[in-house]
Amino acid sequence: MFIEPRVGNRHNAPRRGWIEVVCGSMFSGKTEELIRRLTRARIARQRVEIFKPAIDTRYHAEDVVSHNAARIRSTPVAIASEILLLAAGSDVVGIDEGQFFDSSLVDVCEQLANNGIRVIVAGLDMDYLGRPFGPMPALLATAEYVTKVHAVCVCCGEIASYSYRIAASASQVLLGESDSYEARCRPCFLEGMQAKEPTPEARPAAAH
Ligand SMILES: Nc1ncnc2c1ncn2[C@@H]1O[C@H](COP(=O)(O)OP(=O)(O)O)[C@@H](O)[C@H]1O
Ligand SMILES: Cc1cn([C@H]2C[C@H](O)[C@@H](COP(=O)(O)O)O2)c(=O)[nH]c1=O
Ligand SMILES: [Zn+2]
Repeated sequence: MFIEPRVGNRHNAPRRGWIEVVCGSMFSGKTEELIRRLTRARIARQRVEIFKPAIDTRYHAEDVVSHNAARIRSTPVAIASEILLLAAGSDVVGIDEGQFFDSSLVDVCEQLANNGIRVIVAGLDMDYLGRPFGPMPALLATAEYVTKVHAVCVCCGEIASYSYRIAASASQVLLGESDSYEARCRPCFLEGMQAKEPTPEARPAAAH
């Protein structure tokens, strides 16, 4: 939680880079934690760059904004490879909503870290069906540091790891907040998913 990089050292050893991932369900505090780490890096006078996918226009076109209105200025990018060009000269790179990038995000983070940059990615580990989301599983495998944060289940108050979709859409990507999603624990998520399944009577009859 308190990982602070050494920007240089007395012996002029090459600067070390690494990858940190902050994952969890919606409302679990991923963005807050990302902002907290980046703010500390700025206090330490490190050069910080922040990126988010351009499709994430939910709260603001440019700022990264948490559900409780903490915010930090970022650069929206259409594809992960843009980050490589824009991050040159940084000590620390923050990336929010990692799940929305394509699989090349993993390579981009590796290259940044190999070049001595501390990379912090926040993103959903699972989609609304509980499936691994986008490049996040591969990032979790390659990161040096992984933090899984939890929300509070809106049904029972236990810790929540699932993002339960209340909006009627079957597309994997559906931007939204509490109008479209609820943080739920495993039993409450399963209960909701079972309630959505059509009953045998409501299922279309098989063609003969
Ligand atoms: N069910 C919930 N559980 C926990 N926090 C919640 C919940 N609903 C709203 N919040 C708010 O969301 C904040 C976390 O927001 P944020 O960092 O944007 O989360 P994430 O990026 O993981 O979606 C919390 O500090 C809290 O104020
Ligand atoms: C579960 C799930 C979420 N989304 C969208 C909804 C929000 O716009 C973001 C997640 O934001 P947060 O910072 O983690 O709250 O992702 C989606 O498109 N598909 C999903 O399955
Ligand atoms: Zn619950």
